[in-house]
Amino acid sequence: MKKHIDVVGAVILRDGLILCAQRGGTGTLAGLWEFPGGKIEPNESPRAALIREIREELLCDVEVTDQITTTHHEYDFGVVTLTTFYGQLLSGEPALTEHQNITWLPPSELHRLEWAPADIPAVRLIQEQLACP
Ligand SMILES: Nc1nc2c([nH]c(=O)n2[C@H]2C[C@H](O)[C@@H](COP(=O)(O)OP(=O)(O)OP(=O)(O)O)O2)c(=O)[nH]1
Repeated sequence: MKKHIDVVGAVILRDGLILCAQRGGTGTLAGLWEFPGGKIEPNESPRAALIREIREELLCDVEVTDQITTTHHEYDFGVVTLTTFYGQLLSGEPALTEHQNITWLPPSELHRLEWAPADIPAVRLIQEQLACP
């Protein structure tokens, strides 16, 4: 049985743009783009995990709003269950601590980045929900 990994990701919106984060150069899924967040700890709610991870990774406080979707993806290292939420920055400017890059993109351009495979269903859904025709 592959290990199961519960992960949360924040789709942070500001002025109609979405914060996209590029994973660091070594380790799992290096160089791919993701929604900032991380693993849910035991006895932690998904929303609390997201607030904690954004504080740790981006040194910002985030308000977590609506849940977007939960999807599963099987990697060679395990099965990731990724739950995404919309969010807004409350304070601070995102800092690069673990990521190698961040960028803000309009929803219609999200597909131009090379996303972690688990993120692709969420990216499609966000584009449907937010992209202008
Ligand atoms: N934060 C985040 N992780 C994601 C996304 N998509 C996706 O497949 N993942 C994967 C990458 C990692 O295997 C795991 C999240 O763990 P983490 O953010 O704590 O990352 P990490 O680098 O410490 O993980 P690891 O090297 O220990 O595997 O979920 C996403 O959109 N956001």
